[in-house]
Amino acid sequence: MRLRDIGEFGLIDLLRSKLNPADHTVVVGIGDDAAVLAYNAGAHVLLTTDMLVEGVHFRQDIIDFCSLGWKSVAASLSDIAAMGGTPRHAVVSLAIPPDAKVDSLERLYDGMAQICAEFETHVIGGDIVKTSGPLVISVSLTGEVAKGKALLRSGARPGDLVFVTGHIGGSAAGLAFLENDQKALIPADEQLELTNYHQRPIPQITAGKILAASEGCTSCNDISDGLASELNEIAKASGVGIHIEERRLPIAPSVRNFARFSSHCATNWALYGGEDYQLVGTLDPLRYEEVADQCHLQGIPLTLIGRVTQGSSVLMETEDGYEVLLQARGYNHFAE
Ligand SMILES: Nc1ncnc2c1ncn2[C@@H]1O[C@H](COP(=O)(O)OP(=O)(O)O)[C@@H](O)[C@H]1O
Ligand SMILES: Cc1ncc(C[n+]2csc(CCOP(=O)(O)OP(=O)(O)O)c2C)c(N)n1
Ligand SMILES: [Mg+2]
Ligand SMILES: [Mg+2]
Ligand SMILES: [Mg+2]
Repeated sequence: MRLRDIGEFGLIDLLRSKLNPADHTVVVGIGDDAAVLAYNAGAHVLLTTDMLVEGVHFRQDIIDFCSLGWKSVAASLSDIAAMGGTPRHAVVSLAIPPDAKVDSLERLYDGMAQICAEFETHVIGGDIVKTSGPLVISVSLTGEVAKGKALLRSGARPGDLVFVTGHIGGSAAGLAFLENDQKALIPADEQLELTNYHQRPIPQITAGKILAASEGCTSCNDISDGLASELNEIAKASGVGIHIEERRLPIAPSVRNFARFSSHCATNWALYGGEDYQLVGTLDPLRYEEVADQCHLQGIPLTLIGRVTQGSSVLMETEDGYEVLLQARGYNHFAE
């Protein structure tokens, strides 16, 4: 089947058939000018959008379409997680080059349906255009959070502890592995782990909800551009400094192993790589134990990497005892 055989509306019907049925809050779903949603009166609605562009965010030789669908939605889910919210509904816009395969777009939507099922989220609309440029995927997502409970970047106070969920540096390691070293002599299970870190990131929705309910989380951000960049965003928004320790960074053994094998620096992947979609934030020290226990009960690692200071600098104590300034360097679309 070719795109020009089914046309824009045929494509919408086909892709729609891949989606899970809408839930009861969708009064009007796909098929009108806008979706109509009946949300709870006591909650705040979150709204976020992120775009993925071929050649910038993905290459077809590095990620399959099903994983790309997963990752496109994961990036937006991660922003809802960073706000402490529950994800609800997505709209997906595609700019499609004429030579794209219908089958590939079906796989893309299979991946979207998989992650939406996992996180009880529903695609309820979107837009499709033809383009002479690269494939573009845009995912906008709503979420809900109890009034006044959204986690912001701006509440960190000197004395708070700095935490990270899960492991970091894995996506950049996975990208390096998939780009250059697919025949690397590392164990098969570690090859799969690196591939998954890059292709199938897991948004930290559960951790975000625990943090939002805790009373003690004073700031939060998700790691899309790299830890150094996200820490600087928190420091700037909160008017504080941050001090972290390199030896505490939660870098997975598979990532350290591959860094050794490929002569890369695992710390650089963690600081500047990005796309880990873990949460970084700050906690009142009195609440840390309770939050860590709740996360661990859900199988979510929570690691303390440093503390909030006065001033405005983000500093890191290196493994060999030096103190270095962490600039807001990381993934930046227009930086050289
Ligand atoms: N084109 C735009 N118009 C308006 N706001 C934007 C635009 N692009 C990004 N933003 C906003 O700027 C902020 C930072 O964007 P971004 O760095 O992409 O956040 P994130 O890393 O969480 O996705 C967000 O609040 C985002 O909504
Ligand atoms: C082919 C390829 N090159 C490079 C990357 C790495 N990369 C691309 S965009 C990006 C940062 C995240 O994307 P962005 O659009 O900045 O997301 P946001 O911060 O808005 O959530 C990274 C690390 C990749 N995934 N694929
Ligand atoms: Mg964004
Ligand atoms: Mg974000
Ligand atoms: Mg970014």
